[in-house]
Amino acid sequence: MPLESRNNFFYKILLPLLILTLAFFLSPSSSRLNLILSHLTPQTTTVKMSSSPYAKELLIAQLSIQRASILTKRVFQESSKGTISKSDASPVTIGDFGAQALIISALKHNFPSDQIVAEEEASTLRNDPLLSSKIWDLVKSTSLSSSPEAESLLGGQIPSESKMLDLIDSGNSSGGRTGRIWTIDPIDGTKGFLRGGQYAVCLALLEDGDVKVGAIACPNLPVDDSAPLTADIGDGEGRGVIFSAVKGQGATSRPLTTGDLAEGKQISMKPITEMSAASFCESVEAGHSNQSESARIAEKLGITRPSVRMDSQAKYGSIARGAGDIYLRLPTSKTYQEKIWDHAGGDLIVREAGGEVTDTKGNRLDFGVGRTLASNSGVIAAPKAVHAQVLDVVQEVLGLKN
Ligand SMILES: Nc1ncnc2c1ncn2[C@@H]1O[C@H](COP(=O)(O)OS(=O)(=O)O)[C@@H](OP(=O)(O)O)[C@H]1O
Ligand SMILES: [Mg+2]
Ligand SMILES: [Mg+2]
Ligand SMILES: [Mg+2]
Repeated sequence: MPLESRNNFFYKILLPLLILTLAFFLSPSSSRLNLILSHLTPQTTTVKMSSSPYAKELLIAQLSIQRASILTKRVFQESSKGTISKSDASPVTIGDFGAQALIISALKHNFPSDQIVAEEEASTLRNDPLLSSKIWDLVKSTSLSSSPEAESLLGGQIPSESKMLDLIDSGNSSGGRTGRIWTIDPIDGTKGFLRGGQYAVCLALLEDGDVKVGAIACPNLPVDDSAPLTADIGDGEGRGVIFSAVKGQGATSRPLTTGDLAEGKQISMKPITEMSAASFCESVEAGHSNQSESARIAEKLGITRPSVRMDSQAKYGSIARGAGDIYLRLPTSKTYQEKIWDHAGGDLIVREAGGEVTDTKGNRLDFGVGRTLASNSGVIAAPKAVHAQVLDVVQEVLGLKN
């Protein structure tokens, strides 16, 4: 070997190898492991888990709603969404069933003894093999392709179509005030989803009736927290956000990505300095919230802008990040009971962002009485500093003052 090549071999290959080997054996065992992992499996450094309380629950919640949102976005691109009408005449699609199967699968893998209260159930699918197999195809082929580590954290693939149906049905807990209960709305605002408007994939963890973790993916909301509150629709560039919160740890937003989870940013509600400039949001469906009463309330408060009507818990996320200010949901009937999966995540996210959430009687939402908010009536969410003022006007307009 010529002298120049021999020198090259020594300085460029042998010497660095010697130094690395020495450093390896002199380092403490934990950093030695990190060194091995960082070289052999760079993906393992991509899923970060803090040591704060509920860190694992939060991570699994975020990853599972991310994966479920990828499925719903795929369904939205398809011409046939397999929409059927439920017994209450509300729509459900293959996206709702598929997203619920994926989320429950991840929860069962990580927290096998927790209970689950989820919106959908599989009885219709058991009588409709064609629809069931459509959902199975979708579920099988949806994964976080660029992050195998996340996929394995979520428990990987569901083994069979019949297991998928069983998973969908295992969201049938009756809820209650004891123990750990996850609540899932696989697509909140299904009507919004179908029309290309706002919808949300929602998950929350209750412990003894108290919301500890909330995570909401809104595939069609702008990523930009400071984008104005509008009811515009679409799922193009710059859209898709995950809101999340852990009790006592604040609320965050992050872009909804297809690979690794993006970094989160702390969010907070906007202080209202002038009520006349406040913006409020409510349901699109007039049957879900009394819109003529909310218009009278807004007028009495001096709010001059028309309400922004958007579907789903995107309303909670939007006010939590200060894009909007107030969310009003006023009962349209004495008999309808709000469902816990329509509110649990949003309730925590708004409160952790500096807001207050009560019903029209001024009581906190009680998630410990079963699958519904049976002891509540309507929802008023607003920044803490003005909540009492808003509640006062709501009660005046609804005739709830004695
Ligand atoms: N009568 C009545 N009153 C109040 N709420 C009702 C009612 N009927 C249904 N629902 C629930 O409303 C959920 C969607 O409502 P949103 O306000 O989020 O969106 S919408 O603008 O009304 O579509 C919707 O959630 P999804 O079914 O997950 O879409 C329902 O759980
Ligand atoms: Mg529904
Ligand atoms: Mg819902
Ligand atoms: Mg739903």
